[in-house]
Amino acid sequence: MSAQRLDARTGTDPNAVGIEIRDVSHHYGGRNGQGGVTALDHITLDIRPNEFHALLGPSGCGKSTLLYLIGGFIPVQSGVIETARGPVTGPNPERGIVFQNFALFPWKTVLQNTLYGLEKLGLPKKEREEKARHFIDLVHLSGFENAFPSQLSGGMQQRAAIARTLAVDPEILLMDEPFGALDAQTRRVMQEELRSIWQRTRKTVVFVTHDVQEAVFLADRISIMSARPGRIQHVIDVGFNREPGEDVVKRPEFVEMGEHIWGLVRDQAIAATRSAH
Ligand SMILES: Nc1ncnc2c1ncn2[C@@H]1O[C@H](COP(=O)(O)OP(=O)(O)OP(=O)(O)O)[C@@H](O)[C@H]1O
Repeated sequence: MSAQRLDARTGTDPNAVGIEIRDVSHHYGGRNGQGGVTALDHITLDIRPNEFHALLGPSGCGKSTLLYLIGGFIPVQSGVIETARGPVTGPNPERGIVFQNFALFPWKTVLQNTLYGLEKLGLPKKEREEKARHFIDLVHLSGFENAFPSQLSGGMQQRAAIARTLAVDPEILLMDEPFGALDAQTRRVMQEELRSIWQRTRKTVVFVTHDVQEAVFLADRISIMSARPGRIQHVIDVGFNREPGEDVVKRPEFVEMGEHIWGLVRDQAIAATRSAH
């Protein structure tokens, strides 16, 4: 996961893998095909290796369901999700996830939280600590190694959660509205930091959001989902390069892209607010 592992010519992570999603539908509840909720309806999508891909859609359209299916946290009912390791049949260290509510162990310090996954990998103690400290540094939490989550702000807790997930070196990073619980300013700072972490690690990222600006700011490509039952309506290439440190939100292309995408999601957002879920 460290920057040294990036391919010198392409600046990409040669170990990153893509995700093939083929004709995936998902239904919650009901009996004998009757009742319940159809969350996803025939989703087909290719997530490319090394790309930052946003799933954008209104509340309840099935974004989290799709992410949890990719993560292997809920079983695939119909269709196939496949990575280089084969079909997804359950959770695997290949795929790390960051949740909205940080999901840190409250009784463990930042260092202990970051060490948690590494202990399971069976690395020698010295190597585990070095790795954990490397990722704590990467998310700018050096000096807070011995702090407990309750002693940290929301943004810091989410940085710790990102360090913990990155430390086990997943090939795919799944993020479920990770900044949704943060105030607007912290959110903006975290978006900038995440983009910069991604530029240094070049993992394949799937990032769930219902925020158009966030998707345009972070992603290389954006899949726009319809209101429930979720379908992929458009896949948009954001298509502009960002210079490190550049305040991209001021660029005319950024504003135009945001307006274009809002035009595509607006009707779905209205439909979602009118349907009970
Ligand atoms: N465990 C569950 N049991 C029954 N229905 C569920 C379950 N999880 C999700 N749903 C329903 O499936 C639909 C899709 O939910 P999901 O959380 O995937 O959407 P989402 O796009 O991530 O929403 P949000 O942006 O509000 O988090 C919703 O109507 C939701 O109520």
